[in-house]
Amino acid sequence: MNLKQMVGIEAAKYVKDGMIVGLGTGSTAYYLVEEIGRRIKEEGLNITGVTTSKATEQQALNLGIPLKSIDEVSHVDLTIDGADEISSDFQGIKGGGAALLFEKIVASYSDKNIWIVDESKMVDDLGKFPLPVEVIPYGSQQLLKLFKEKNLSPILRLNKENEILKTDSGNYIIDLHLKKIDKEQTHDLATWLNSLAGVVEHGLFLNIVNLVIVGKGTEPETLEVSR
Ligand SMILES: O=C(CO)[C@H](O)[C@H](O)COP(=O)(O)O
Repeated sequence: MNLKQMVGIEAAKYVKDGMIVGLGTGSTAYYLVEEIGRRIKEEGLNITGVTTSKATEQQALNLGIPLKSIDEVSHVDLTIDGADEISSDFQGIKGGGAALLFEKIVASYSDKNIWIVDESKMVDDLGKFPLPVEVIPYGSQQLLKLFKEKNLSPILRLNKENEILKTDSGNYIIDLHLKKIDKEQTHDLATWLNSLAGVVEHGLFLNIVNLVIVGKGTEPETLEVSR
């Protein structure tokens, strides 16, 4: 079993009958969704899923997981998702899979958030992983220019066909290659990005996670985050 599978299966244990569960996106969340599908089929688990991307929606539908959209549910009990980086103070970068917008919306309306990662994602400071910023196409060249002027090393994300990548909402992603985000500056950076016209969302997920399940060795490690 690989580390992503290990944490996906471990996290699925937190899913209980009757819950409304946010289903994350990416290669780690994939295993969580598979395990929930297995439990529905083999154990009669009864849940409603809220997906965070078209890819996860398709996977969940194939597995027969009952789904509702975020606008059809009264609340979300628990969301389980992957992450690209988690700092020593449990802030995160997400959006490597371009699903940050829906992921942040679902996470924001969740009573509890669990992140599942292999140990390579645990870092001291954020920023080695490029910070994704989702922007609407209109004005995106101006944002690229602004980010360049601010020395934030922006790169417009392309897909495998070398075309501009479009998110599930038809937006673009600009990745900021920052190398390191000082802990004291993380909140200011998030506030500044939120203030820019044309920025829809950014990949800084601050003060969101409640539990981190880390895959290492033969056993997952569970880290409770006190907020
Ligand atoms: O934020 C995400 C998608 O937008 C993913 O959760 C993140 O990129 C981690 O993905 P993976 O588990 O494949 O490493």
